[in-house]
Amino acid sequence: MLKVQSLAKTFELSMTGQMKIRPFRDLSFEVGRGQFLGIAGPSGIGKSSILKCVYRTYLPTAGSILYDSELYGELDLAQATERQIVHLRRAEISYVTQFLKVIPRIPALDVVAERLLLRGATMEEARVQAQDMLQRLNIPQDLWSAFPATFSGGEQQRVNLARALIARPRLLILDEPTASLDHDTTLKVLQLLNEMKEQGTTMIGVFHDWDVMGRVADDILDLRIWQASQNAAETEQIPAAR
Ligand SMILES: Nc1ncnc2c1ncn2[C@@H]1O[C@H](COP(=O)(O)OP(=O)(O)OP(=O)(O)O)[C@@H](O)[C@H]1O
Repeated sequence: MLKVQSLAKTFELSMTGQMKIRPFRDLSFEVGRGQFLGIAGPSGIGKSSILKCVYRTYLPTAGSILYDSELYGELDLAQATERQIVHLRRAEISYVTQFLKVIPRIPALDVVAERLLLRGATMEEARVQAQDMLQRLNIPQDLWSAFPATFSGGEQQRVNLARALIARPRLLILDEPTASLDHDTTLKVLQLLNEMKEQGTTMIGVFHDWDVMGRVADDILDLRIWQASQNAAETEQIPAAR
């Protein structure tokens, strides 16, 4: 479903002249349909940047991201046009972070329902499903008609999740989706994610808590181990000094 080959990202910091940051290069991994790949590693190693390359918020510097899409068949997300990316995001790829970005003064219910409206649902159908999703994520009914900009961090995060999950995406990218949630709500989120996996959603994500990640991930890409093997391979290639 998702096959990443020799992926690299370099950031050039123009403010500091020639300085470059290369969080990763020659990174390869695969995720099967309905599988969850967790990405782990210390802060700054490149976890979020990998997710952003897959979602195409960042354009990779090298490598390919082969995705088996419903809209276009197999497609390299690293090479896809902006137009294709917009269509894929609308129809089948969702991305959740802990930060909610919404247009001000739109009630929570409509923020969540919007995704279904974009896919052709009627307002009534979309609102019924949005109510169901908000309920499942423990958002009290009093808040459904309030504006998410005023919500607590955890409430905003749940609206974010509701918005992504309601769309039943084919590919779901999660960056610390439970960072501000309490234990009970985290368990509800994990239950929803596991249900979606059973229905065929493929997922790739970062969780700050290994225990939480272990409850949903089928496989874990540990970037610390990957980096160590890269360094070892590079050392082997350096010819011995004579
Ligand atoms: N837009 C950007 N411009 C310049 N450098 C960036 C950019 N995005 C990320 N970086 C750098 O790339 C490296 C990897 O960042 P990234 O956010 O992917 O790490 P992370 O493993 O997700 O970290 P954390 O666990 O702290 O969120 C960092 O050194 C970061 O400063």
